[in-house]
Amino acid sequence: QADAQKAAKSIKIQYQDLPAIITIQVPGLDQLHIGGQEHFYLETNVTVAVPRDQDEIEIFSSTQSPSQTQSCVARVLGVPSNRVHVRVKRIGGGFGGKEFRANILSNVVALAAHRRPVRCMLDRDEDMLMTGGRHPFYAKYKVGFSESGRVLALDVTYYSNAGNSTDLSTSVVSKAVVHMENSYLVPNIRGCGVACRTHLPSNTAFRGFGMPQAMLVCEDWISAIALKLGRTSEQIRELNLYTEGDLTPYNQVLEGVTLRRCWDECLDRAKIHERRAQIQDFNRQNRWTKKGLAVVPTKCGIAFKEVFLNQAGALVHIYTDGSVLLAHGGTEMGQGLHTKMIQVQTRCGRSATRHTSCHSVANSSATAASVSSDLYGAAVLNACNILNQRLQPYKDQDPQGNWKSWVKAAYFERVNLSTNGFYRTPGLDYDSKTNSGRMFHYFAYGVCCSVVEIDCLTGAHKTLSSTIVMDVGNSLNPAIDIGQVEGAFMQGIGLFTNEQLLYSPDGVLMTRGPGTYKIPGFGDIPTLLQVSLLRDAPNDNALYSSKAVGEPPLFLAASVFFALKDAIATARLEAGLSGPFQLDSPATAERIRMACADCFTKMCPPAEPGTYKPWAILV
Ligand SMILES: Nc1nc2c(c(=O)[nH]1)N[C@H]1C(S)=C(S)[C@@H](COP(=O)(O)O)O[C@H]1N2
Ligand SMILES: Cc1nc(=O)[nH]c2[nH]cnc12
Ligand code: MOS
Repeated sequence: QADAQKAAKSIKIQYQDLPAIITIQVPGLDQLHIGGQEHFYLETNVTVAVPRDQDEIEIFSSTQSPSQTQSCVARVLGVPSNRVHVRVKRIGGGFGGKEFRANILSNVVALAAHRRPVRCMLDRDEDMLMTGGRHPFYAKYKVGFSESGRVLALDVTYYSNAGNSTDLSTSVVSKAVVHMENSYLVPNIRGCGVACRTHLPSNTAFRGFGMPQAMLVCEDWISAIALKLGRTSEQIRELNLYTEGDLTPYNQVLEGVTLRRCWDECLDRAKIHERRAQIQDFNRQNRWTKKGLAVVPTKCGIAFKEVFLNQAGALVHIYTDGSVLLAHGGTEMGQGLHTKMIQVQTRCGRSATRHTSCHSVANSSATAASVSSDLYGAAVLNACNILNQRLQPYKDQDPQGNWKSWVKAAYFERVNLSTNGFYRTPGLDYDSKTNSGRMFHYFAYGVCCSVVEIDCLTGAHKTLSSTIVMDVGNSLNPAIDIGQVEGAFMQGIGLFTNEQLLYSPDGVLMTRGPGTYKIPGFGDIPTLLQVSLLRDAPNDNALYSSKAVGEPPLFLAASVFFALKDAIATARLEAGLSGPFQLDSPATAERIRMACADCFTKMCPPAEPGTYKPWAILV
């Protein structure tokens, strides 16, 4: 890409500055702004394109959607899709950032590779400038509740900053709206989602796909109710938790609700009553250092909202030496999909998996929505069952034989030893006209209790402990799943407490690398991080009773955000301030410091908007 960078520098562009729309923010009551997030995958977007004979082209791309890369390149080159061979060995992290945005690189590299192979990998700053990230959200809400703390009515409008193209923005904001109530029963509810087109680079999917933003707003009004009623926020949460058989706002009956089990087990493991007493004691003895605690649940609907995406293919060959080749349409991005697929295959034979290619499986959906193990696992199982049925007669004829002898016997009888497997998630029949039917295949649940300590004078904070109980059904691979919970949780800590994208008033991103954009470091890991997977919680809706684990745990980091709010609320009491207050996400040191209103913050009140030109703006 050195040539491309040299070429780009030599181009002189005449710009005419036109009015630009950058922000989605309008000040108002009961509102919350949630900043965007850079994927910061270790591997930036990269593509190698190799022209082959008969106007064919081979593309090696760091994409989560090989089929979409194939159809985009086909359109760009003006050839049918069957001329474009896209291959994905493994991705150095995707997190949703390579679901739709990888194409802005693979399209141009394919075009440049007209005569000879071309490779291009974006530098970190180029990737951060061009490929978008998590949607910034701005929300306005009204909530009604009884003296006892029961939520009675809720009205939320979510505005997302979509950037300059649709990309996945309408899908993100619609998945956000259907998570506006998180884990709580709200009898009267209205939600609206607006994807706002702006002149920023297009924002896109990012682990959680709008659900974390939506649920943070939910937990914000829950904590406001607690402050209003002078109760702990966990009392309000417990009072309103969904239970078995409840109806969601889209009239899906909740079955197999393990929320209460996760909640009780988390409170027990976190020894919350002792912790609460210790914190009260500590806070009484310290004016300028405060501790806070919060317990936050999450409920995530599992399925692509676009029904047609809930399909998956696999391809299995058995060779005459007995070795097996397994290909499926999912991409490995570090989440352990290939490992889990080999486990499925091994439960019915031996295997080796190949890298993903659109020549092995056609029309694959993006590896996204945390459903890939469910979908591709079922497709692999389907293929295995077909082949095992074909081999069964040879096993019966020669029970003393072995895998290789049965394969040979079948081969010499001209039995087809290849097959593809397929799976489509059943029963997704939600109809928005009647607001009835099943929108999600099942739900993933989890609860986390976090304890933090803040320095009221600097705004610095430390997460002392986080106790997570996650329902992953019967885990296919506990090591992978615990790793996913830990990784998602830390990415959530980044989102809610330290990753802040700063834009100039003209919409130019100023934070373009790890020097200015602070992703979680070792010091951000809770001093005590306990992750446990809920036992005896089989999920009869998915492969071997497992559950999706990729995205759902990310939101549990909101327990850190609300533990910070709890500590700040205590600090504000020292200054005679009680009741709800606004704390935008990420809870940076500046925001924590200024929220701890005291005699010092009074000395530097915020300047009147319009009386100065800010050096950075909220987008
Ligand atoms: N190590 C790692 N884990 C990850 C990701 C990743 O890029 N790297 N992507 C996350 C996202 S955004 C999703 S949707 C799921 C996708 O994989 P799955 O569908 O197999 O869970 O993995 C999650 N965990
Ligand atoms: C396209 C899409 N639809 C969803 O419902 N969830 C998702 N996560 C990542 N991509 C998607
Ligand atoms: O669904 Mo993940 O790729 S945002």
